[in-house]
Amino acid sequence: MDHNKEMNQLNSQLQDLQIPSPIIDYSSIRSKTVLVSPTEEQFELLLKRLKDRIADSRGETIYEIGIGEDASDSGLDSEEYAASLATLQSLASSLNADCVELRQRRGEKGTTVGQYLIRQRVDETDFMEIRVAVVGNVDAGKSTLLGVLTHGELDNGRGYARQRLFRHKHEMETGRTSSVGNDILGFDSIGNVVNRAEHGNLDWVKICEQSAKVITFIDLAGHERYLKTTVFGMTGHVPDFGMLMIGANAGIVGMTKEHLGLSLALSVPVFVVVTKIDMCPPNILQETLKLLVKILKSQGCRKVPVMVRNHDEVVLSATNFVSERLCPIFQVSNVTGTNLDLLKMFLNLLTTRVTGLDELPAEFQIDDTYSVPGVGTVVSGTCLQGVIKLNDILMLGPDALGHFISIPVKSIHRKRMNVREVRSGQTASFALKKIKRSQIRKGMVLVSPDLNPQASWEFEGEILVLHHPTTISQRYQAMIHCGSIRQTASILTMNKDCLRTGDKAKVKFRFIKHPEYIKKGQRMVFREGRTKAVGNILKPLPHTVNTNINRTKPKLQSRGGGVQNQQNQNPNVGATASTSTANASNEVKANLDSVLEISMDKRNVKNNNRGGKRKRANMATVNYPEPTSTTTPPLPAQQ
Ligand SMILES: Nc1nc2c(ncn2[C@@H]2O[C@H](COP(=O)(O)OP(=O)(O)OP(=O)(O)O)[C@@H](O)[C@H]2O)c(=O)[nH]1
Repeated sequence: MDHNKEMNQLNSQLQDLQIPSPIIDYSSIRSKTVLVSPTEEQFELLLKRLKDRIADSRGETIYEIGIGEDASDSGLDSEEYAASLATLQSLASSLNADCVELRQRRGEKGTTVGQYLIRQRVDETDFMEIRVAVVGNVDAGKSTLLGVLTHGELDNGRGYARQRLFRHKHEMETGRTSSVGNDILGFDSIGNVVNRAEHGNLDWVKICEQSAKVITFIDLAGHERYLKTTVFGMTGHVPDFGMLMIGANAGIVGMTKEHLGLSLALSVPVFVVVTKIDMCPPNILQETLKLLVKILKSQGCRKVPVMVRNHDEVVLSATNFVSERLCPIFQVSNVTGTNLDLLKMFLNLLTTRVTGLDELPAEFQIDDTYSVPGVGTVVSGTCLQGVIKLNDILMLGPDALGHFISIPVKSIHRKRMNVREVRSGQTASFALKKIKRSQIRKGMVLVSPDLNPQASWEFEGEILVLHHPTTISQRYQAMIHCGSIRQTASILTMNKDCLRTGDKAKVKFRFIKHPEYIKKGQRMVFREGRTKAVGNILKPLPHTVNTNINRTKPKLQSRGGGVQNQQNQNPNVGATASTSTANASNEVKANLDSVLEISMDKRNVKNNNRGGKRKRANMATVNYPEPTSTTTPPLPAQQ
């Protein structure tokens, strides 16, 4: 056995024993020419590093040829470049990955450097998952763009493409999006779109089977009337990124700033898509772009806007988009198709922001419940941490008394596809046995018993008031959006007498209906009508009386139970939520400040009476519903 194999074996034995493996010395593979003709030892090291990089970003990485440690001395001549590319391809195929050129550019003295996407081929039941929340004002073209991207057919400018996406009858009638809708766009391991509509319909299972990466668009409502739904989508569906849509003609109007502010408050990196450039006079388009850049650069936003006009700029912006500061801007037409290829390429290169949480005990947030004929009760949501496998026993709760019950996971669907497990950052639906749908509500969680889950009636939070017409004082009540939790809470105490627009304060809240499973560091939005505050949970408050975990008899709150009087609640239930999640408070503050400035801008949105009550989609014929949303935990720090 050669030296390398021995080392590898030793390292894997150490890993089995959970002893950290020795630090690997990569100094021999740092030169820009290492790929030209690597020794066997160098090849093994290159392979190890590439494998780690792919694992770190959940299945893919971008590799640069012709750049060594000394960045000032970059570029290879044509022979060296060809040899390096051959080595890279051989490394990729050893890892069952594809190697696709993204761009090449000239280095010093006619030399070349290049960037390649190395993406692992996955089996049929696996795929990377990226969630993109689609926001923007009414008529910005959100549903149309999603129709065009996912069905591969251009729009006619009169609502043709969006027809496929509307799920509820009244949306068909009014042409407004009122519910949170999901649409998927699959890319294979070489970056081709796999969506193929048959008779206008998409087969999700087929898309997922053929995809190495699936982008899930969370299509959120544009109208102010549906702001509650939009906030729920942004907090509850745990989006990796936000796509802010702006109609070139209309410009930055209505809810555009509100939605941008929401993304900032929740630390969701945003890219902008300006639509309808086919019908916009050049001077109006320039005005829209100028104002957009000004807002993005403003003290409130502190973003770095980047116009994306060609493939090189796509690669540059996608590879740097991990930083929340960068804000790529695309100018597209859904009618002529201009620049849609750039947008698709960008979407193909987005990588998940949730990594490294698979090792933690499982935590799954429920964002919707369904009753599926022949299957029973189904819950959908997002796995925030850990891995959940078929037949795992999880704790479901909290019920009205703060109790959790143990329940087995009988089957798992990802994007309507039967799978055996779901990992952190992925959405899924679970079939649950021996429980009625009415016993489960949005905002509940399914967590590993190792977490010993506790519910809280009260918590301390830090908030920044973005807008309030007068003053907020004790006993003020408003809706808390925190992940998939959506419940009215009242202010018990605060460290100021009263709060006005722009004030920041530490506040003690109490939920009015039932205790919730919350964690330190979670982002939240506190709103009532036009009153808005954003902030984060500082401390779920412990209770003095024990929280019995009822492991046998489900006693969960009835869905039909109306709002109970606060005094009637048992306050002695609930306790400190478990471990905190990483969330830099400075970053929160910076974002709160930025939102303040944006959202204080006066909006001019007319409220109309169109639309109606949201109706539940008829699930009778579907296998499993696709998850809509989940609790918004603080998004993990950028990698
Ligand atoms: N000419 C032109 N028309 C477009 C383009 N994109 C969308 N439209 C049209 O603009 C109208 C509004 O588009 P929608 O997709 O419904 O807008 P939306 O943002 O989803 O609106 P809400 O669902 O109400 O939030 C439709 O009639 C589309 O056909 C475009 O790029 N060019």
